[in-house]
Amino acid sequence: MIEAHELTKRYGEKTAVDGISFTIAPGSVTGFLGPNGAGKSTTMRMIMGLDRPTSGTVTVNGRPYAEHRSPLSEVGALLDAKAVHPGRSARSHLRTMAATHNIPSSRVDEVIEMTGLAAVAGKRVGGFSLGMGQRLGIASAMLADPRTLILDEPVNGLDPEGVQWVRRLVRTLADEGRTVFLSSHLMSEMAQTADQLLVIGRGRIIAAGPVQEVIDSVSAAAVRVRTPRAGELADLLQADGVTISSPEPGTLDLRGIDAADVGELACAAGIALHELCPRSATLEEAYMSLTQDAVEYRSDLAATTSAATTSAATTSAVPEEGSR
Ligand SMILES: Nc1ncnc2c1ncn2[C@@H]1O[C@H](COP(=O)(O)OP(=O)(O)OP(=O)(O)O)[C@@H](O)[C@H]1O
Repeated sequence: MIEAHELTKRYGEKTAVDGISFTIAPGSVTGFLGPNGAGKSTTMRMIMGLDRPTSGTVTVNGRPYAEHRSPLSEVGALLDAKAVHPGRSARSHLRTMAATHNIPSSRVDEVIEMTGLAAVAGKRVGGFSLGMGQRLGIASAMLADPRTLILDEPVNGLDPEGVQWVRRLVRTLADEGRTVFLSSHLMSEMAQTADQLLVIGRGRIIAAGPVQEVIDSVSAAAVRVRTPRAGELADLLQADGVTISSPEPGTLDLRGIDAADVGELACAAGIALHELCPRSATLEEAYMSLTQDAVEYRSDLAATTSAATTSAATTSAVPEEGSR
């Protein structure tokens, strides 16, 4: 269990984390989301005692990290997969960690097996791919068999098999009753992996709760209909106060009515439907809508587009001039 109360971190003028309070419960996977610079890594570092809060508190299993007698068996973290001496092998890195924390060396072999590193455990970490480094980071986090796991971007650099493995691993760990707190920028991955979400922006909590509840809180469910008589159906539904958009000819997205009522209405009017499908918003759609005011580092698509348009216009002007 991780509990934060009015947790705040300032770096000079910059408030990275702004008085947030939350509880990350055991037995489930909680996804930590937020735009670049939202304060996720800072929060994770404070949980791990690597950064001191400016004010407020954060505890893991009831105590601040530094006050645990055996912190590694309370909480394991993957915060920076590159923080391993490049000249060491994976096995020697894990053995050193085990020796300094009274962990039997048999556990090193266990986590090497568990993370699929057996074939490369004797190789220098400096030569590891990003994905192998991530696996080693996860092996280190799990070495002391902790009750709580904090994983910052665990699937970063992993191949599809590795991504699936992390998904299964965190599910198993949560099902065993552990607390799993992980961040990722991959929304589709988070939607498949997390049970609960904590979404922050500019250091503040924007949304928290079960994944589907967070999605539903921002975007009402829609119904998609395909029919050759879309115009007539739209006229009928509009009269009923339904919100209608048409992503393409012959297709309507409806809000404010459920699929059964659309079917009944169409049937009564003799309008054939080729598709009638209830459609929940995706986590990505909900996330974009939730964080639109909290994005600090926005890509300027409009500027890129107008530059491209200008350059296309200039290019197309050349042959015209030459042809005169
Ligand atoms: N050591 C530091 N000194 C000064 N400012 C910092 C420091 N660490 C983080 N910040 C600032 O605090 C804010 C939060 O940063 P943080 O790294 O926690 O965000 P994040 O949500 O993890 O972002 P990302 O998704 O890009 O990793 C940012 O504006 C960052 O520039």
